[in-house]
Amino acid sequence: MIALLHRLKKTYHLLVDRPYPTQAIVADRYKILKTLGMGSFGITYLCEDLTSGTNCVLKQMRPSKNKSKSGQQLYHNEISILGSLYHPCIPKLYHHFPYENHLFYTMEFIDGSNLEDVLFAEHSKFKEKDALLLLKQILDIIEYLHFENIVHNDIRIPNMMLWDENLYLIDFGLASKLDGHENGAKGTRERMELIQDDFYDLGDVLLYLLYSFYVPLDRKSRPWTEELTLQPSTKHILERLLAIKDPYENTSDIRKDLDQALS
Ligand SMILES: Nc1ncnc2c1ncn2[C@@H]1O[C@H](COP(=O)(O)OP(=O)(O)OP(=O)(O)O)[C@@H](O)[C@H]1O
Repeated sequence: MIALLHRLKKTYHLLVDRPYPTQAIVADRYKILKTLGMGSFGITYLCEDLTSGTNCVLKQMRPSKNKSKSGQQLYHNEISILGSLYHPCIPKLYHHFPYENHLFYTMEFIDGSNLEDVLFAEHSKFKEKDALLLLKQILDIIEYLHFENIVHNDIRIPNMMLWDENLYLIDFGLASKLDGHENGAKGTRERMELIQDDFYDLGDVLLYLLYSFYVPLDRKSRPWTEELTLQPSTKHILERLLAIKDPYENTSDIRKDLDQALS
């Protein structure tokens, strides 16, 4: 019985969450060129804005989530946070609107590839120094966000894009304000935990970059400390990001260690 209900639910989602086909025109303005992704809450398209002839990204909240309070909250949270940010490496929010009972927003198109595709589809390799230089770019964005009292909460390789060697951060669906009215002011300890969660995720991203050169010797998997041969300064940064020892409390301390490792 439970399996049948599960299957029915899946079929329902497949039917109602069908993406718009290419060439469809949304709100008399956005021509769909391609579906870029279907996540748990949103469907992301590349489209042409017919009023300007330029490309932009259109994000639609999954129709199956339209009626749920949490789905709507995520949509409003994402547009409220994205709309408040002004950073050259964060896509700009352009327009948000309902259409045919669906919720949409458009944003700047980053004409690159996400870091997951860069690593696993394009098989790009990052030497230790290049990985640290990329980390520095991510850190610049995180520093800006934390200064604005915002934590991203979802720093992962599919949520970063590389375009002309510049790194961009996308997908603010899970981002939260540390002092927002919606959630109430957060306590000092909770704030620090959220900030350190972003740092932990940075460590995880750094590991992905450093593993790009790794070739396993056998089928046995070992901890990164045994599999990777790293400079002590890089190992120290990783251990602090991943809270193995003396976790970082702010971006300036990460920057200091990073500058030292790169010097
Ligand atoms: N501004 C953008 N410019 C270019 N490509 C983008 C942009 N935003 C998203 N993409 C592409 O679309 C993919 C999916 O986007 P995104 O991560 O925002 O949504 P998702 O994870 O599929 O959905 P959800 O919001 O449910 O998590 C990204 O991995 C990226 O390749």
